[in-house]
Amino acid sequence: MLAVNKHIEQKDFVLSVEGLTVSFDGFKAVSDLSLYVEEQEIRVIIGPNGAGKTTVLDLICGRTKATEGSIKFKGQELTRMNEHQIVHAGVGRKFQNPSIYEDLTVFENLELSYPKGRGVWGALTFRRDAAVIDKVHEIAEMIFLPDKLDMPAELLSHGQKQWLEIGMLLIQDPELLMLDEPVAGMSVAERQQTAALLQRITKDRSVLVIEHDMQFVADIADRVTVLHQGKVLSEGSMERVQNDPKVIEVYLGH
Ligand SMILES: Nc1ncnc2c1ncn2[C@@H]1O[C@H](COP(=O)(O)OP(=O)(O)OP(=O)(O)O)[C@@H](O)[C@H]1O
Repeated sequence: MLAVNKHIEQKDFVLSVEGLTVSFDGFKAVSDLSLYVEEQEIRVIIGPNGAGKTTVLDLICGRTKATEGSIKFKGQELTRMNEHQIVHAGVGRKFQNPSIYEDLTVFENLELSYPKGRGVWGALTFRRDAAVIDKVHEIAEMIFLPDKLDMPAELLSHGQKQWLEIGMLLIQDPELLMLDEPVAGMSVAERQQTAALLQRITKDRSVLVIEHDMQFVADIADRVTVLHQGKVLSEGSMERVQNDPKVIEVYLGH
């Protein structure tokens, strides 16, 4: 039994959530939730409004403290760590609205997010060495902005701002990247590009996404977890959850 657990936690799953519960004044927004994410997996969490999707991401990144349960990331217990320690452990989180520096260029936004740029001396004295410049160019290419490096971020389209923020997380090389509705407000073409982007970045990491756009979910998800009232209602391939009568009743049928 012990050997099986060890195998599950250390080899197969980058993230193991077990019995996770959070109560807000007695209301359980997340209730005895278990969730296992594999290396290189794109997992999408779907479910009706108020199902607890954002709260799950808040719990994983340490923004909200769990009432009960465990969140293991590469064997480390995240429920005992603060937000900063969780980022340092390799968990990146993108919120729904982009939080980029509007008056800085794309280059500067990426450069500021490079981990070495936040050392003891702070970003201002940070030297632009060749490794940083190379990395910024590599990420800019990946997020479809190689020609926009000198452009102030405020002039980017909404979709390009979302990509920039993903780039600002990627430059920190997280092993788990969590995205809350990354394609909201994007054009169809931008959605397709974002799907390609996510597929490419999972060569080195796992991605946990909250999304309502079912076409996008179908394009990217290895597996889908359906939440309802803080619990897992259904889980599996897109095809499986799409045809699950319980899911049709509470979510997809509406
Ligand atoms: N800090 C909080 N205090 C009290 N209640 C909260 C808090 N955070 C979330 N909730 C409640 O928990 C429930 C789950 O909210 P959550 O935002 O996680 O749902 P969601 O599935 O992400 O919904 P949506 O699709 O609308 O974003 C909601 O009823 C919400 O009002």
